[in-house]
Amino acid sequence: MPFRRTWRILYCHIRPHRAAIALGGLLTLIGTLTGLVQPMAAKELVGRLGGEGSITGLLVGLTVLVVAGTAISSVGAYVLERTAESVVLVARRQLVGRLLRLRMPAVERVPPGDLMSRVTSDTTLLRAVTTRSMVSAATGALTLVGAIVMMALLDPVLLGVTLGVIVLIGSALGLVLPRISKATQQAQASVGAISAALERTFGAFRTVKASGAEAREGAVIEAASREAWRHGVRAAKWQSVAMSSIGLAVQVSFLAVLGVGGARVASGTVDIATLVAFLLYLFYLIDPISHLVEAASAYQVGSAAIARMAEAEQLEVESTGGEPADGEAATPVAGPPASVAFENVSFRYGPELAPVHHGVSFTVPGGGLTAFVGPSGAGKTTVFGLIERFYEVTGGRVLVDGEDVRNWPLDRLRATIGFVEQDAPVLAGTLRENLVFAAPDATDAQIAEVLARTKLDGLVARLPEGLQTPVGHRGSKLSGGERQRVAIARALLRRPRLLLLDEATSQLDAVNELALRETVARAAESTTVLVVAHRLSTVTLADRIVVMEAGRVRAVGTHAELVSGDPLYGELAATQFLASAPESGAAGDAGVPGPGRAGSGPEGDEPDGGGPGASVPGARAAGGEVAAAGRGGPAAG
Ligand SMILES: Nc1ncnc2c1ncn2[C@@H]1O[C@H](COP(=O)(O)OP(=O)(O)OP(=O)(O)O)[C@@H](O)[C@H]1O
Repeated sequence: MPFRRTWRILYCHIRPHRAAIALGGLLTLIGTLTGLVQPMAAKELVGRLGGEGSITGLLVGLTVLVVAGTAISSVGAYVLERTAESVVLVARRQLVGRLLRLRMPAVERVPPGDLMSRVTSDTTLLRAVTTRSMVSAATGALTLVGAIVMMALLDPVLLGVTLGVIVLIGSALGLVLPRISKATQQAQASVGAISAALERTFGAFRTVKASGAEAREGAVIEAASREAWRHGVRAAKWQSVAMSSIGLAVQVSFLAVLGVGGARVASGTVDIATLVAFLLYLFYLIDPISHLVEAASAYQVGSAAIARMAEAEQLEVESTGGEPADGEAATPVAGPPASVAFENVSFRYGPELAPVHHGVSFTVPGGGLTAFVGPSGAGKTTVFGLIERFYEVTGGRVLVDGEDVRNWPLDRLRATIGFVEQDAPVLAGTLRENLVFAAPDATDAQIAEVLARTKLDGLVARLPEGLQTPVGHRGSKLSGGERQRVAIARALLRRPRLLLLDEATSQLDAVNELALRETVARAAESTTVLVVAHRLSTVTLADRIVVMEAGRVRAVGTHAELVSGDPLYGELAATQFLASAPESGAAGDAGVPGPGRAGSGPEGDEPDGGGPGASVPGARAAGGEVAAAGRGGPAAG
């Protein structure tokens, strides 16, 4: 990253803490300046040693100087370290604030573990560069100038010798410093890779174990760890070269000054006390020069971290749409069921990817249950992603309550919707925490009511700690059916005007299936429910079914209408829907027609009345076929 840009970002981090840094810097400077006087006091002491006068006063003075200098330096160091921690805190806060607003495509591009390491590990590297190294650079430069002035006063010739050696060795440093930055950036990237690999492993720990993949996952993490080690060692190597060059510069200068100075003492040009004081200053130089080099190398490390943080900050965030968000999520407001419409929507997940929706159109009036069905990959879940505005359409419009979702304030749009995703819809924490996740202000009475509606009251009564029982990471202590109902209960507590339910594809036992069916039916009485349906018991409940195939709507109608009127639907009903009765078809792709049939059915159907949905023939004759598929005829909830 260019030097000026790094500086600008650095300055932004430092600006709020200017006063504290100035105070810490001042104390450090005073502490350092007391050190600067010490060689002069030592010279005086050496000069008086052979003489008559008492040296007690001078000794006491020197002691006070040393103690006070040390105390002031420590307070200065504390102030700076404290400020550095604050810089890290603010940087983390800013970065997290931004990451939480990332758009879905950005999160899908960068592994979550890598994002995590930018928040945890990279921000930590800011600590050194923002305060200590800046102050070190400033005090180092000042004391260096001070020491050089003192040395010039003592003997300009010896100073010339010293500077000659230091400049020679110092210029070699210029070659070393950029290598520190490069190695650090690579090491941090490897740390990001370790986090990403860990996240992948522990995120699917059961699968890793069941697949016997521990050793292979371990090898991936080991490879990333070794990379981090390799680059870390390389950075350490260049850092040690940088630091030892200071020692070398001072040692060589010492020998040169001793030689030249010895000759000058012998010739009587300078006295021995002056040479001693000069040599003390020479050693005194080690500190400011080390500080300067440390600061330069910390800057290289910090700039590597800043580059990685800046990368994360450049990922696209969601535009709030409508009016600006105030940072607090909008509180859900109960209201009438919302309507939804897709108008000729086309969509692709990325510019390089194939389109997923090709002109999808349908209308869902407020209230009732609408099921989306179709072969795997038809684009059903994508419909939900577009309604929630996780992704932006590439063409056409998505309307909620007749208003383009892009014109809705994003937080209000999402406060209107309850969303139950297909996989792992339960987070860690207690059951209660999970239930009130989307509605933190929910009362106990509301929770009890929703538990009854989702038939979870029995489960809560059975659990040892009731609502306070921890559910495990991603709800691992609950059954699949319970997990899904907890997720529905959570969504319902939000009192949504629109409920999006992406049904689990897994088979449920009869109890859970019945509970789910009743929950969905009851929800549809008070809100608009859209469900990506995989089970017969759900589609038979639906007021309307949207059949999707290869990114298009091919038919809309009721189960009874479609089962005989749409061949694809007929096949899905017979072979693909999950049903609990033994004679029903098992889940699978068998018999599901391929995308070659795309476009063969009516598109842009109006679901109720006049639209092409009405053209689906063979309406009520379907009941028998449904019964043959294992369930009763269409039920009305
Ligand atoms: N985040 C994503 N990035 C890129 N492509 C995606 C993403 N999500 C889905 N897709 C692709 O978009 C297509 C439609 O996916 P979608 O999840 O909407 O299908 P679906 O009909 O819900 O399928 P299923 O019934 O199997 O859940 C698929 O081909 C899928 O591979």
